[in-house]
Amino acid sequence: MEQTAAGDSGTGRGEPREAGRVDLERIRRAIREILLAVGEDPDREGLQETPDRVARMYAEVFQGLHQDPRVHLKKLFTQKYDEMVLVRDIRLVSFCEHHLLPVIGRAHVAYLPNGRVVGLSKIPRVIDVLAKRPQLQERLTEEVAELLMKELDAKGVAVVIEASHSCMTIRGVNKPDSSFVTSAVRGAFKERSATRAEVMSLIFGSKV
Ligand SMILES: Nc1nc2c(ncn2[C@@H]2O[C@H](COP(=O)(O)OP(=O)(O)OP(=O)(O)O)[C@@H](O)[C@H]2O)c(=O)[nH]1
Ligand SMILES: [Zn+2]
Repeated sequence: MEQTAAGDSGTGRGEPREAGRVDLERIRRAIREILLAVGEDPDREGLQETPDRVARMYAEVFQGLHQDPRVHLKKLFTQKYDEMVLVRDIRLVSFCEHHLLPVIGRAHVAYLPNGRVVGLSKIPRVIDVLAKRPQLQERLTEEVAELLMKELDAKGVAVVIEASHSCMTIRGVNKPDSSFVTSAVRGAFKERSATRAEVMSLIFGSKV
């Protein structure tokens, strides 16, 4: 019997996904193959449940593939507030699409409202959906900026992500202290250098 797991059904990267679900049985088979390929015995006691655990883990960490982040931005509150809104230090966990290893860091998101504001928790929710997919940090940063700009009809959006990539810290080049910073600015943050400088100084404080 084919077992699947999924979060909310949704549009993934803006398009309907054919399967819409994670195929747990297929992952179990693949993990068993990997264990054999690396020279392990998948039938020894400690590994017997590993394919199933890993399948459930992938269903969890890639659940964003089957969720539509826009659902979190449907409810906006009318508010005459046209100053910057900044949500700083949003914990972020994603997976690099090259090695499928964790990317752990923080996101900072600012926007300039256009007569309507969004509930504060919705910004981290949107980031979670987009982060729980195999990602490139640059693409994740731009996806968050584009989505907020459009769905909030904002006058400007700035997104900064600072993250450590396990594929660089625990293997390969092995640089444990390295971090990677990406930013995407839209609207007034792109057009007005003073506005951009203001948000960057609020995000980085004395670091810039
Ligand atoms: N630009 C960018 N690079 C990333 C990201 N995540 C991982 N990488 C890099 O993707 C690259 C993949 O390089 P490849 O040469 O194809 O793979 P590799 O042989 O495993 O490379 P090494 O990590 O150098 O051992 C590596 O340099 C990673 O550090 C990301 O979000 N953005
Ligand atoms: Zn990687």
